[in-house]
Amino acid sequence: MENLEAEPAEAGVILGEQLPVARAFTENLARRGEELGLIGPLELPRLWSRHILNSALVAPLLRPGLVGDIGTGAGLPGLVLAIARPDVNFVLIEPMERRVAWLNSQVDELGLTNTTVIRARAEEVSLDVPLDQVTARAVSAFRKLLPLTAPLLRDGGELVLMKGINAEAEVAAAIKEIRRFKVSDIRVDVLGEGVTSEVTRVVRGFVRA
Ligand SMILES: C[S@@+](CC[C@H](N)C(=O)[O-])C[C@H]1O[C@@H](n2cnc3c(N)ncnc32)[C@H](O)[C@@H]1O
Repeated sequence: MENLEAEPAEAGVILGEQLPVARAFTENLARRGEELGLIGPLELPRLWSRHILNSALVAPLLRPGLVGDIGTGAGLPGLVLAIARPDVNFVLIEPMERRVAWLNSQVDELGLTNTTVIRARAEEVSLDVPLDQVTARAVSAFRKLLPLTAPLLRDGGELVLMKGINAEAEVAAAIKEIRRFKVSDIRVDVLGEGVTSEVTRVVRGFVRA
């Protein structure tokens, strides 16, 4: 763990009283993530800033209700958000068995009572109730992500999709899909400016059934 990035000063500002839980998760991921194929060796020196805090920046956009995270992988952003927002219920949807086992082990170990993990591809998952909001990070281009996420939302539910510097271009390339899934009020928000060096972008929009 000597390569693990020191906890940035802004971690407390972003995670508040949930910081000790986030710290435990970060240390678990640093200790076991490479061996389990969850993160590459180059990620340890930037685990806090690029991954944990970057994910946690989305937390203030969530509302009490049911949030689904598609393709959670090592826990990003879904598990970090479940830590940051104990007042919100989460379903983490991930098809890979080893990643699902990791996510379940962390839900147990961290004592998260607001989180369910489902092993499935988003396009095949069957949910008992539709989602109020859906998140995803590094799963696919916005154009391809819309058919995986929009059908899981209730009427009026919200997309909160983490994207890189090309977020606006990805939205522009998805005109057909935006129309098909009746997405309105699309906008790109930049999160973390003035708080952390690793700002993030989210594409937001509401879906009509
Ligand atoms: C590049 S990883 C990103 C993981 C994590 N979201 C992150 O930001 O580090 C993409 C993840 O999406 C999952 N995935 C790929 N296709 C998917 C699908 N159709 N439905 C749900 N998850 C999918 C993969 O198994 C993988 O864990």
